[in-house]
Amino acid sequence: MTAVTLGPEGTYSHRAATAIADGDEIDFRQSVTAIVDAVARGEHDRGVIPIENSIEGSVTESLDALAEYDVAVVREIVTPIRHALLAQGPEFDTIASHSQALAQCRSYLDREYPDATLEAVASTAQGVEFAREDPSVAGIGHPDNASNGIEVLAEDIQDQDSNATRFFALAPAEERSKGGGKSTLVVYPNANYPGLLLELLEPFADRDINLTRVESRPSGQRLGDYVFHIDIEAGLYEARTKEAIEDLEKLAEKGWVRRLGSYDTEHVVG
Ligand SMILES: O=C(O)C(=O)Cc1ccccc1
Repeated sequence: MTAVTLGPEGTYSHRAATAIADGDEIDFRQSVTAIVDAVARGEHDRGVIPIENSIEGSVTESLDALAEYDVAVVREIVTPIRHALLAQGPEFDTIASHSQALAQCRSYLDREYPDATLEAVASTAQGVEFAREDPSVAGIGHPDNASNGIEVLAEDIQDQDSNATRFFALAPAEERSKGGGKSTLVVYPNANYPGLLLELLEPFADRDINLTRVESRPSGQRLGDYVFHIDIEAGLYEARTKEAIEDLEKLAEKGWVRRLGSYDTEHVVG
C-alpha cells in the first residue's frame, strides 16, 4: 500500500498518516486538493487530509475537494496539536505557516509578535523549510521539525491546550465501507425554500440518529446555493441509516447525495 499526504515531511498530516500507515511508503503533495485528486485517480491507495480543528473549524479546501471528487472515507483520526515556534534564532520578522496554524496561535502571535508579518504557506513543515533557508523567517509546527539549524523558540503556543484536529484517511470510491459507528454524507439539494435545511435533517432526528457535524459550503453555482456536509453517529449498514438516506435522496432529487463511507474514530497521540 502507498499513502499520500500534505508535505513536505514533518506536517501534522504526515504524522497522522504515519500513525495509520503500518510502515507503508508515504508520498507528499502541496495541497489537499492534489491529495484527493491522487487518490481519485488511483495513484495511491490511501490519502490523509485534515478536516476540522477544534479552534479554527473546518479546513474548507478539504470539504470542497470531498464534494468535487468521488472518493471514500475509510478512517477518522483525531490527534492533539501542540505548536512550537521554530527559527534559526530570535531575529526574524516574518512568521510562515499553514493558515490553520497561524489562526490557532492568533492570541500568542498578537501578544508576543505584534509587528511580525504573517505569511500563509502550503503547510507547517513548508514554513519551517523557509525558516531553515532564511534567518528572517520563523515557522510554526510540531517541535520535531527542529533540526539542521532550526531551534525551538517557544512551545505550546496554540490558543487552547485542548487543540485537536480530525483527519480523514481516503481510499478509492470502490473501497467504501458500510461498517463503523460514524458515517459522512455530502448533500447538494440544488433547491432553496423556507425549511429546506430542517427537512434535510428531519430524516435523522425521526430515527434517533445523532448528528456530530453539519457544515454548509457554497456550491460555487450561484450566491446562496449550498452543499451540506453531514456526519452522523450511525453506520451505513444500519436499516435506520438506509431509510434516512432514502428520504434525503427524495428531498435532493434535483441534486445529489454522496455517501463517503462509514468508519470508527481513532485517537492518536501526536
Ligand atoms: O500543515 C500541516 O502540518 C498540516 O498537516 C495541516 C494542519 C495545520 C495545522 C494543524 C493541523 C493540520
